[in-house]
Amino acid sequence: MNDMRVVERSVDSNLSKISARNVQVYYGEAQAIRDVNIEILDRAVTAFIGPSGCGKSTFLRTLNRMNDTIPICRVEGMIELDGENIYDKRVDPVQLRAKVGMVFQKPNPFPKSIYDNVAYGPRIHGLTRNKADLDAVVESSLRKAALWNEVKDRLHAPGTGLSGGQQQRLCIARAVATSPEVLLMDEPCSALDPIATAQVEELIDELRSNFSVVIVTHSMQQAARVSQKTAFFHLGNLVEYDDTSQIFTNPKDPRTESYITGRIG
Ligand SMILES: Nc1ncnc2c1ncn2[C@@H]1O[C@H](COP(=O)(O)OP(=O)(O)OP(=O)(O)O)[C@@H](O)[C@H]1O
Repeated sequence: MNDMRVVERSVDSNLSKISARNVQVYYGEAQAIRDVNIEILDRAVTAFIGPSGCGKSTFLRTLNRMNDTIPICRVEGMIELDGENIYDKRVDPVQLRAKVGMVFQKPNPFPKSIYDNVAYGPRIHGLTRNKADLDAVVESSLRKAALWNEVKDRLHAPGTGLSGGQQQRLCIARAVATSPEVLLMDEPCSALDPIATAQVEELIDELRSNFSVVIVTHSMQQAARVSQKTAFFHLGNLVEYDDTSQIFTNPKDPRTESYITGRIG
């Protein structure tokens, strides 16, 4: 396939982490997601790809109820995390988002110190007992985000003073500090230069040993590099979902093939 580099990596587990069934999403009268069914695996990276406006971000936001924050948005169907319906009235969306963390397109550190950015989640969720505990969580989260060595001597400097790539890794550290089980990433590298992108991609590959990672990307090269599973969306439909190597070398649906060969998009 052209110059597409498909990195063969095995899927470590076939355990489903998130199960979505017959999911429809509407913005007012307009339907943005049509009858999506998908099993998202634990300890694997799943990429959502597809042309602009096909519903990738909309569907991603259903997985931690970020769409609750959009008043005209309505979700139907069933989404389960480890068998539990995340739209059940008894589920607190704030607790849910500690379990299903999110990293956005543009790095968005809080206007606080590096330390306080990472400590924020554990503090509001009461996850640590004392300062030593919190220090340990901040350090381990920054290490998981491959940022510790660069910031360990300036933990009390503002997070907004870091470079773009460092800020994005700080946001990843902030997301992993609450020990989430799933990490949702909406085009996490689109504001980064190639070096910072490579660092974040390497990090995503490491994160999958502990988390289920779902990444929305416009870059098919990125999907091929970092994911084991790929879902192709088109006009609100999940057209094809398979092993990444299969999607990029031998897609079953002609719409998938047209997209990956550059004919649509
Ligand atoms: N807050 C919103 N209010 C109304 N319509 C929206 C909203 N967000 C998205 N949409 C619509 O839903 C559809 C899917 O958009 P979405 O952003 O999910 O697509 P996408 O595949 O992530 O696109 P892109 O790759 O351009 O980010 C589009 O028609 C879009 O206009």
